Amino acid sequence: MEFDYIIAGAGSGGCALASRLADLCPDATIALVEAGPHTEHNLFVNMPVGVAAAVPFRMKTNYGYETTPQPGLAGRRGYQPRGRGFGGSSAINAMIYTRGHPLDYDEWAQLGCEGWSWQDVLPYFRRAEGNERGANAWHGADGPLTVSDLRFRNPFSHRFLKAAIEAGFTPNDDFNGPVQEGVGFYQVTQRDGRRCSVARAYVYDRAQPNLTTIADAAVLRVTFDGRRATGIEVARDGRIERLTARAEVVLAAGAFNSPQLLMCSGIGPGAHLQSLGVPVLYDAPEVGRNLIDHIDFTLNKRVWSSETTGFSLRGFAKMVPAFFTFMREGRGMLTSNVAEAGGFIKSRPGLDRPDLQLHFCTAIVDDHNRHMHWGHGYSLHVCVLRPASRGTVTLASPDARVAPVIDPQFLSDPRDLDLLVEGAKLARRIVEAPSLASAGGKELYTKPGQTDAELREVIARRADTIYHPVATCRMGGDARSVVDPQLRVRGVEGLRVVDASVMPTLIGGNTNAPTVMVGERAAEFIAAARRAQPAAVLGVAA
Ligand SMILES: Cc1cc2nc3c(=O)[nH]c(=O)nc-3n(C[C@H](O)[C@H](O)[C@H](O)COP(=O)(O)OP(=O)(O)OC[C@H]3O[C@@H](n4cnc5c(N)ncnc54)[C@H](O)[C@@H]3O)c2cc1C
Repeated sequence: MEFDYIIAGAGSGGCALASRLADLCPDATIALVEAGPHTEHNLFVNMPVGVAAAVPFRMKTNYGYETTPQPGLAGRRGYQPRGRGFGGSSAINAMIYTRGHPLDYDEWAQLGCEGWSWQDVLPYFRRAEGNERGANAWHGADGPLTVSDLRFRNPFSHRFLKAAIEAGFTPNDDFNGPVQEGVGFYQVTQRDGRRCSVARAYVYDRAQPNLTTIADAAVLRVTFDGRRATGIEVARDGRIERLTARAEVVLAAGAFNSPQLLMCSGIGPGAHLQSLGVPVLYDAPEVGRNLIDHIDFTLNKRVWSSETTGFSLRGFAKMVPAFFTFMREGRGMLTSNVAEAGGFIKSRPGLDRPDLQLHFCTAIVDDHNRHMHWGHGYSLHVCVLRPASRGTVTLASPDARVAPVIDPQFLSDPRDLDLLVEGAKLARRIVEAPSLASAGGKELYTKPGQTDAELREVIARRADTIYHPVATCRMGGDARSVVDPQLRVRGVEGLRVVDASVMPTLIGGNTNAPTVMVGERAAEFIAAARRAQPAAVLGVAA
């Protein structure tokens, strides 16, 4: 099969890119190739509260990766859920719509990513966004990615918000407006009370004749003629097939699998590739390096009230009518994303932007919900927004179907643990403020009055990712960066990377909207390159 463009991976970056490219180049054919299944009719994807079931287990729609044992986490292996299937991680994520802080993008520009300052990227956030609150200088209302207020707000999320204000934090009704700092309810990527994954936003609800979707096809490697990418090799239905790309191949397989695919294709640290018998096409030492992820600590508290989501007879009794309300009207408690509220806070005054993020979950989320509890409760997460620790992704095997080796080196830089300790203390201030304290209950793994040393110990035993790995195919203006500011892979031709892996640093917020923004921008880069090509090269009749 032959196409003009082949995009490997139908996650947040891949879906946004594929659909926009199909708009911008109506004369081009595009294939969007995905290892996992279609997710259009998957109830656990579409029903927001399904996130609680989609995240904890490895399954058809979740890779459920594990990290190497982490010395900073008392030797534990971290858990890394990643979406598999159309929508990628946006099909299993918590739907929170945030973009990070404007200064994060100005920093990208300072790092050599020309054209990626806040003023450069804001129009693409707005173009992608279909905010139900309407458009203004910060927001778009006509984009495919529907952003809405939650249709259901748990009474405990209201308690959290009141408690946070009692603890001295400022309320904020729009984390993506002029001021990021403060506490409030998150806006979510939902349409009519259902998840608006990036696949729903850009692919399922916008049929485009020049875009072909191919599900259940694992890309094994990029094929080359010399140093020019010519297509991909995929495994599907038990066979290995070749797909040809007349113009370009784009990897959009996410922060773990894009560097993996580059390495399986011979682009990566030379000695590492040789050690696995992969012929080296281009020695690119930073492929798979610079892994950055949000390290997170959770304060879990069990309460007697059954208002939160939990396992109990009263809880189950509420679920049955709630299910019918959801199916009929797209309303009610099953439209909750569980992490309904939170905020961006500073560990000390005088910082130029918040350095900690809070997620308040209306359930006991213990170990990514892998450890389930009978009864009800809530969880207050706090994460370090710009960790200093850096990790790696390397190959376990030259076969891209085998999970890569993920080593985030969490808390290897002591500054991250220091900051998480401060974050845990601020979270405690909120939990002990009257509006939450009056609900009573018992903390599961923490207790009031813990010393810093005790907090360090409990953090090492319990902290883990809050799911935002980036930077493993770092974009930059320098020769060592993996992709240039137009997302072209250095050292070869006809190959780009378009997903969270290209972010040069981790932005201070959740990463879905920024990845969609990357996809929007990439479509313009590729369309501009197409316009600049003579018709003969494109195979188009003059
Ligand atoms: C549990 C969880 C909760 C999250 N919560 C939020 C949130 O509330 N808000 C937010 O903004 N962000 C959230 N995120 C993060 C956000 O969803 C991701 O940053 C974003 O989706 C990453 O997009 P991506 O395109 O880089 O990768 P992905 O969306 O992960 O897409 C990669 C795609 O490539 C496919 N692929 C991989 N390898 C191959 C191969 N060899 N062949 C073919 N296809 C392949 C995968 O199957 C996948 O579909 C969350 C993430 C997770 C996992």
